[in-house]
Amino acid sequence: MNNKRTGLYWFTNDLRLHDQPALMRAVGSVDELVCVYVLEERWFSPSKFCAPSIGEHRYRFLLDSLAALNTQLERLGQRLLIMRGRLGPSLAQILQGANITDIFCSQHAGWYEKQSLVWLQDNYPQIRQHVIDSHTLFDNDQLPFELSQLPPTFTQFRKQLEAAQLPSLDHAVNGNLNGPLRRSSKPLSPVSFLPSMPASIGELDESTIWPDELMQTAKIGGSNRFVGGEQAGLKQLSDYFSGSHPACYKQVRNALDGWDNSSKMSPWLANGSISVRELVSKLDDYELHVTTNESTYWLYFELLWREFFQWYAHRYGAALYLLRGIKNQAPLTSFYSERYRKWVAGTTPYPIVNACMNELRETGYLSNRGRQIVASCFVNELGLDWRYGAAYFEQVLIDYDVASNWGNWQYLAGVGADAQPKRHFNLSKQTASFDPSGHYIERWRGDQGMSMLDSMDAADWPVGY
Ligand SMILES: Cc1cc2nc3c(=O)[nH]c(=O)nc-3n(C[C@H](O)[C@H](O)[C@H](O)COP(=O)(O)OP(=O)(O)OC[C@H]3O[C@@H](n4cnc5c(N)ncnc54)[C@H](O)[C@@H]3O)c2cc1C
Repeated sequence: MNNKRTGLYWFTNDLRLHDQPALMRAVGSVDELVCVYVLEERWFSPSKFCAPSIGEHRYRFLLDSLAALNTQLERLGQRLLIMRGRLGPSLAQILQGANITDIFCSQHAGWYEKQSLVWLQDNYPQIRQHVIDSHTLFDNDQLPFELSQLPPTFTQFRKQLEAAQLPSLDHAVNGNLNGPLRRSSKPLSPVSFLPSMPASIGELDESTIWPDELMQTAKIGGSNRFVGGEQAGLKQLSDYFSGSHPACYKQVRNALDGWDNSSKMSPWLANGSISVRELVSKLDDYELHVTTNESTYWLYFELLWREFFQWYAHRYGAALYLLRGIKNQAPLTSFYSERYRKWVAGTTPYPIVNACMNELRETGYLSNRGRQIVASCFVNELGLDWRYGAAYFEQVLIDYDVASNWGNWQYLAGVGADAQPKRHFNLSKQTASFDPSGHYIERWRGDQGMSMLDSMDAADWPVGY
């Protein structure tokens, strides 16, 4: 009897070799391995909220990241197979063609990704699935509460985590890690060995692409400062922590502009080129060897917001995308196409909003404060259904992360994890506080908007019918 085990490693938002518990598990379990990434066809056509889910900035960043990952895999005698199509059927091709016995992947917060795994389980019940936490600071079983009992607000979540004596994590792949742990587990060492590819992976249709072919057709590079891939992410991490920036993070993190005013780690964290545990370990080192202050704590605090939204997405599943959110309470908004178009184009009557939207569209990045301002305007001044704004962010953000994006939008729209009815940012006050000299608005041409929100006002409506 042939007892050979052949694994399929499905890469998602874990495009790295360091701190990679899921890949480590595969390495320790199988004789042969196929490494796959699926470029899903649904990403490229408009969703029900009008926007395709991946725009040019993130697509370029993703291709950089895949190319970098493939280079690393090749050093270990492997290759990355990139498939383009529907997720389930694409993976199924490999399952059949290569006689796969085990699937390995990182736990994904997206509802669609979870459903695809269920579909594979139903159709290929003989294939073992290994789904492992790698996108979060903590594993599910390290949380001091059952996921179904996730605290309803961030503050309660943070307090429970900070109060808990976190047990050390035995990944079973790396032996015991030192505990008890103050803030997270230590990141795992990089994977340094990979089982080889099976001699045959069956007939693959034309949706299958090898990274070098993809790179030839894709437009890579450009002027954007964000370059995808693990090495580029590690470099940004090391640059940020090599100076005094973390020590004054709290004072400057709300600035609308300025590369060093926040870590800029979000794009690498979002597609997993960098592990969040690696970031926290760097922060721990900084506190140990350079300084510990309110700012260094605040960086950790923001990472806990990220952590909260990840578990929130796991807890609430499809409710992440519902108009009524998790509160099951419909906001008083609608859809006005003209207002939506003006918001996207940066031509509303609000210069600060226009400037932010222009920066976002042109670079794929916007500061946290900028995101709060434009999202608040979308819901409050424009009265629009928040899901269209979230879907537009999903398309344009270079750091799009399903949990952070939809969770933050729900929060601002008043249908999420917030005791307050909703968050309304006063645009004049925001402008006075964060762009007092008008430089940001000038740089991003915020004053080229319309004076009126709607081209037709109430007086134009026909009466007497
Ligand atoms: C409406 C809206 C949508 C957002 N969509 C996304 C998204 O799709 N992807 C994403 O990574 N972030 C999102 N954020 C959160 C935040 O704006 C970005 O993480 C941050 O601006 C990225 O810049 P940075 O890496 O320099 O952050 P820093 O200020 O350096 O923070 C460090 C890290 O903490 C995490 N973080 C910081 N603030 C938040 C927050 N409010 N929520 C969750 N995580 C946070 C991020 O991982 C970030 O990289 C959104 C915020 C809002 C208001």
